Formats: sequence, structure tokens, C-alpha cells
Amino acid sequence: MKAVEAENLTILYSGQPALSDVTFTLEEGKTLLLLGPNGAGKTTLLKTIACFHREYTGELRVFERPPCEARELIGYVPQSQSLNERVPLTALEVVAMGGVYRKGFVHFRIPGEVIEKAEKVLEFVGLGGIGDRLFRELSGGQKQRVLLARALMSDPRLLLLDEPLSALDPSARAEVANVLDKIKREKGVTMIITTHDINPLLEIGDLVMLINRRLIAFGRPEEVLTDEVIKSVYGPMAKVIPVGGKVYCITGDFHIHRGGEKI
Ligand SMILES: Nc1ncnc2c1ncn2[C@@H]1O[C@H](COP(=O)(O)OP(=O)(O)OP(=O)(O)O)[C@@H](O)[C@H]1O
Repeated sequence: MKAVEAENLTILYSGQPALSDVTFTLEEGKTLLLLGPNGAGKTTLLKTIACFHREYTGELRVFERPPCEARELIGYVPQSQSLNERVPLTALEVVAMGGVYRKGFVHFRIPGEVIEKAEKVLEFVGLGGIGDRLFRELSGGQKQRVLLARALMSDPRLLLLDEPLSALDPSARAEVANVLDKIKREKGVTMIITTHDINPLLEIGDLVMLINRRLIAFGRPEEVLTDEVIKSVYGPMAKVIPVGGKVYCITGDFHIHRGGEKI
């Protein structure tokens, strides 16, 4: 089944296009890495697919229906977390919130079956032992995994992740990338992941989309990640470096760290 299908999609804010004329298809079970410089329209595209933003022209279908009719199939992990850290929630409570909201509960007592599921999902993201710890006291990588667990509580078929690796150190990036890989392999969830640093995610990306207010390239990583394409968006300093059968991208938006060295 097609998880997402866009045809001549133009997304606007108050009549002004933010992203123009995008056409692509993402089959269910595939992972798409969404790349582009600041202000390219990455978050805008994710929000429109998730039905948080509705001003667009052209066609957009999610699981073969309009995005707003597919909301229960979508999990969204936003970029800068709006979670109020002054509220002393435990990791388990944060995860359980993903099940409570979806079921439409209006009170704060979390049902036992939701807690049980939250414990299992925390285990799945490799954080089985930390349910009782306060969310705000966790490391950046642990927080991100808790937020992934929260999104998994509703068993989404499509997971939209906005910069899940940002502000993490290299080892935390690798941990989060491993969990994303596990979600893909064991749950078969379709994912769209925006990132400035594509390198830790290249192993799990089936497809790469490069945008800059319009579609620049879409295809398999080896098709999109070429010197020519990357330079056309990020300028002459950007490059693609082949290393042992893989590629590393330097786009100038970030530095790549390997073994403590800055490349
Ligand atoms: N609510 C809004 N109202 C008006 N314009 C907006 C709104 N949100 C985003 N934009 C504009 O749309 C364009 C795309 O922004 P968007 O946040 O989608 O880019 P992005 O690729 O996610 O950037 P970044 O990597 O910096 O997060 C920008 O020009 C931005 O100023």
C-alpha cells in the first residue's frame, strides 16, 4: 500500500508558498530521510502530512485517504519538545501519555492497561529500567527514546520524526538511530525522518528526499547523495565522501564526528 502520495503538492502560509510542486510516493514499510537547509520546508511537509497544517494545493494522500482522515495511523515526534519540564513527570508517565491522549481520556488517572503497555514500549526502546526516573533528569538520548516510545503507544503505521538526532552527542545519536532501525525492522513502521546530519541514518534510509522550498531530488540514497546534487543546495563546500563502500555527506549545516575527530 502507498503510505504517502503527493502530487504537485504546494504548501502555503497565508497564501504564500513555503514548499512548491512536490511529487513523490512512499510505499508502506519504507524509511524516507528528508534533507534540506534551514527553512527548506521540512517541518512544513511533516506537519501537512500529519494534518497539523491544512493550507495546500495539489494532491496529498496518507494511506490512500486525505491526511486528516488518517490521523489515527500517524505518530508525530516534534522537533523542539513542547513538554513542560517543570512538571515532574516520570519517564513512564510521559510514555503513558501517548496512550491516554489517543484514547481521549479527560482525567489524569492513567488506566492500568496503559501503564502496562508503556512499560513494554519503554523496554522496546531499551529503557526498561528507567520508568521511575524523572523525565527532566534523563540524558538527551534517553529523552529522545522516551519520546519515541510515547509516539509508539498508539501503534502508528506512519511515524513522522522532526530532527530526532538534533542536539545529541555522537554516541546518543547512534543509540537513537539504533532504536529507529529496530522500529523499522521489528514493527515495519513507515518513517519520514528530517535531519541535518544524514550520516547516522543512512543505514536505515531506503529513500532520500532533498528539498529547498521545492523538490530538488528524490530517490535511493546513492542516486540523491552525489556531489553534484549536494553542492547544488548547500554550495561548493558541501561534498559527498565515499568511505569503505558507504558515503559521508558534509553539507556545512553540521560537523561530522567520527572517533572524536571533526571532519
Ligand atoms: N507558521 C508559519 N507561518 C508562516 N511561515 C512559516 C510558518 N512556519 C514556517 N514558515 C516558513 O516556511 C518556510 C519553511 O519553514 P520550515 O520550518 O518548514 O523549514 P525547515 O526545513 O523545517 O527548517 P529548519 O531546518 O530550520 O527547521 C520558512 O520560510 C518559514 O519561515
